[in-house]
Amino acid sequence: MTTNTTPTTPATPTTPDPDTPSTAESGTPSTAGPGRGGLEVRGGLDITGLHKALGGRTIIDSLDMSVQPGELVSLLGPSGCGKTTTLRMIAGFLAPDAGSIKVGGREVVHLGPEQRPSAMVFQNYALWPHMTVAKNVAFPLRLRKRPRAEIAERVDAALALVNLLHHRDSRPARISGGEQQRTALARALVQEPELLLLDEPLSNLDAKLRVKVREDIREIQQRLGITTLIVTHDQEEAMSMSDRIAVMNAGRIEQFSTPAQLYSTPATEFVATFIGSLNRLQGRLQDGRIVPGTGVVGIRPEDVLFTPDGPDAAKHSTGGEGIPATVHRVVPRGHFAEVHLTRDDASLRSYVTGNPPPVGTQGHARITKWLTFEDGKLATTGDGA
Ligand SMILES: Nc1ncnc2c1ncn2[C@@H]1O[C@H](COP(=O)(O)OP(=O)(O)OP(=O)(O)O)[C@@H](O)[C@H]1O
Repeated sequence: MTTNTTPTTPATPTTPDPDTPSTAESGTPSTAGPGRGGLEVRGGLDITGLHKALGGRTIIDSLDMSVQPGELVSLLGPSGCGKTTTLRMIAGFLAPDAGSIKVGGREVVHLGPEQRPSAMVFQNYALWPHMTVAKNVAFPLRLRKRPRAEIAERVDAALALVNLLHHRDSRPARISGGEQQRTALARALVQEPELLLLDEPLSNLDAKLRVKVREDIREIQQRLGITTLIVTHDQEEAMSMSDRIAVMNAGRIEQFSTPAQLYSTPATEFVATFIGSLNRLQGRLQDGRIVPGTGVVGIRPEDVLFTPDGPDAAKHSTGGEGIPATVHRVVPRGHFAEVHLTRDDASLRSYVTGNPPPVGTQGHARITKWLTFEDGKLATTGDGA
């Protein structure tokens, strides 16, 4: 664990420069000497009773959360739910009104960002345009007045980690968005933090690069065993990278579980609709049909099996009679198609692999698995087996 040697230098550079970023990385000066081969698993993060009001409104409401050492957790939720506010409080850029934040068992809530054993990667990377990649990465160590030889060694180790040694002398404007992202990551990792904080780290990258960079981040995070918290509003990103996901809604955590649990057993209707796709039907399920009722039935599109009527029906039959429905629309989605089925004014989406039935096909939809909700909370799960 890192012992804090509090820097006297400010976290933000004092040189006046209109082009310089307004934010600065935070982090704790490491007591580790030069030549340290990498990071070992450090302490976890424990948040209790975190509360914050802004502009007279409660933004974060009694938030409790624990991240285990070496775990990667995503804070996932819609725009404005309080993800960034939470992350900024953990990093030390914003003071909570109440609550405790412990990193590696040590209370940090009264410490400034530069005194905390955490490092943050900002959404816009906040790189210095007039500095080379290596100088950007060296910056937090120079602020802490680490010896020159140690800085050189640690910068090269961090750049090697993110595969950027060949760009050490390039300026940010000359490298790609993905490489800028990796520079920002190296600048955080060079501080050898106990806790790595990333704010929407992939949002400035195009779709293809996102997939590559998220795999890179996950690989590095697992190799180093570094406790990591990522803020994102992208459920696919959170599902693919995280050990666990904290789904936030209006300043509270609705559910904190593994990606698989969130998908199969969402605690609330909000989580069920936010994670993955869901057919949401008012009423209740009776003998494979939706009948009027007070609750809500939620069905994943892959759990709706459509069988066209006609002479081939027996061949395609999925068993049971199901709900009569007509193919209204077919949306190709690569290796499967999203088939929109209608019956009267109700609609259901079904995922079909192989050749989808053409628009206008009449048949029956059978529901193989479902969730029911009462007052927004999960009431039952069921399957037609
Ligand atoms: N300084 C402030 N004064 C008043 N309200 C604020 C302030 N900063 C943030 N808020 C409000 O707090 C709420 C949460 O903001 P926050 O940035 O944490 O959301 P978020 O979940 O990160 O959203 P996004 O995904 O859009 O970044 C928003 O409604 C925002 O308008």
